[in-house]
Amino acid sequence: MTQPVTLTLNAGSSSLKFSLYDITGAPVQLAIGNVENIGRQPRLKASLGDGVPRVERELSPSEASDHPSTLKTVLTLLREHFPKAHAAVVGHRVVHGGPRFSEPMAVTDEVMAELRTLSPFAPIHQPHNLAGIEAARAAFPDALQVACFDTAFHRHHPKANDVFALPREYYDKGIRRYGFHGLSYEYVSGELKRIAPLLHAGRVVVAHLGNGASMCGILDGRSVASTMGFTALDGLPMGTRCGQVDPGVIFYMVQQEGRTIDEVRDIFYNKSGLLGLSGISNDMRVLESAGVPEANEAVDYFVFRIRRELGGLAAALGGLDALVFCGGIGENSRKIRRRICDGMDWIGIELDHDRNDSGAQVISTDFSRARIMVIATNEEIVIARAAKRLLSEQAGAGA
Ligand SMILES: Nc1ncnc2c1ncn2[C@@H]1O[C@H](COP(=O)(O)OP(=O)(O)O)[C@@H](O)[C@H]1O
Ligand SMILES: CC(=O)OP(=O)(O)O
Ligand SMILES: [Mg+2]
Repeated sequence: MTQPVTLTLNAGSSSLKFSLYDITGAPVQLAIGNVENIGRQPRLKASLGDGVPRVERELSPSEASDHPSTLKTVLTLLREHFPKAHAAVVGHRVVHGGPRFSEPMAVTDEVMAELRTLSPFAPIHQPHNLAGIEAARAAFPDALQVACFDTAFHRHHPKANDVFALPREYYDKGIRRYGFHGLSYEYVSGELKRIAPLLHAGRVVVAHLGNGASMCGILDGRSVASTMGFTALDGLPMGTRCGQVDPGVIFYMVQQEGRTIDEVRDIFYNKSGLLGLSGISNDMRVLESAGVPEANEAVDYFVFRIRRELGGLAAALGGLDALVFCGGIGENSRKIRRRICDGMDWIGIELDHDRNDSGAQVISTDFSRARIMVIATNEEIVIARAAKRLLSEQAGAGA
């Protein structure tokens, strides 16, 4: 007998996250894993079901030289451990959905063609997302492929946060403030609704601090404002991305330094942020323990921008009822959380240092006016639920 499953794929710039859910009923996670550092020093981490020891090992260059070979390796591993699984649907994280896609979509040739036109606006994500879809179509020709968009959660935010002050024609051409990390915000907001419905109904700032980093102001579960814009470059400094810069810098690099636009793009996406400022690493763990002024400066700037954006987002929401941390840094670095929160009592948050250090979910004091929380994000389950929903809808339509 076969077991109907959803496979989810979340292809990042240098990583491939995957999961497998049994979808006989509500999705139940069977496996979850990640290949980091594809093409350089690839490393696989995976949990492959109850009673199976967690896998954590280096992959050989041939096993993960690029995204297609990594996907092949992952599929072989999953087939070995779940021989009865039948992928009825594959759900994909797609970073850019442009102006049209505001909810998960079944992938057709026409949808793929439109998504390809958005690749220049998410150059370190979208091509990998789409390559994942192509590879999954080839591997599972009978499965439904579903694209879930990082931009969708923000698509109905207020017009004032959707525009740039450019000539009007650019808005019509799709030059808008899309916002990203929407699958993560959807998950965190949903969890908040489950754990603390009154807070969910209020004014919430979620700080998704990972290799990519952004913050979102959410009112009653709906995105009001976010720090990312037309691309996932804007807002906070990130592992290798610059975050907000004066666009005049681009003119300087092109006109004064004679750089090509491709070189400027490479600097902004791959050589800036924590890596660029420190000259050492894009990894917060390395910078926290480096103990040299350049690393400290990079971390100082990261914290400074988050505090500044927290003030801005609280203003956009008209106050603050909860601040929620998620993402690799937000979930794991108590030092960064402490540096963000200390001295922000004026905005209504007071961190409890013992709770922060102990890994508790609520890390504010009992006297803090706004609550501070840590919620481990889970983009995979958001994708799996959407994939299952679309599969059921298609089955219903076909019945
Ligand atoms: N214990 C930790 N302390 C500080 N930073 C951490 C810790 N664990 C993970 N990180 C940071 O989290 C980042 C990855 O976050 P993640 O959300 O997984 O990234 P991605 O954007 O690739 O999904 C790493 O670059 C690392 O800097
Ligand atoms: C949109 C984005 O920045 O994604 P990630 O954090 O996966 O790089
Ligand atoms: Mg991420």
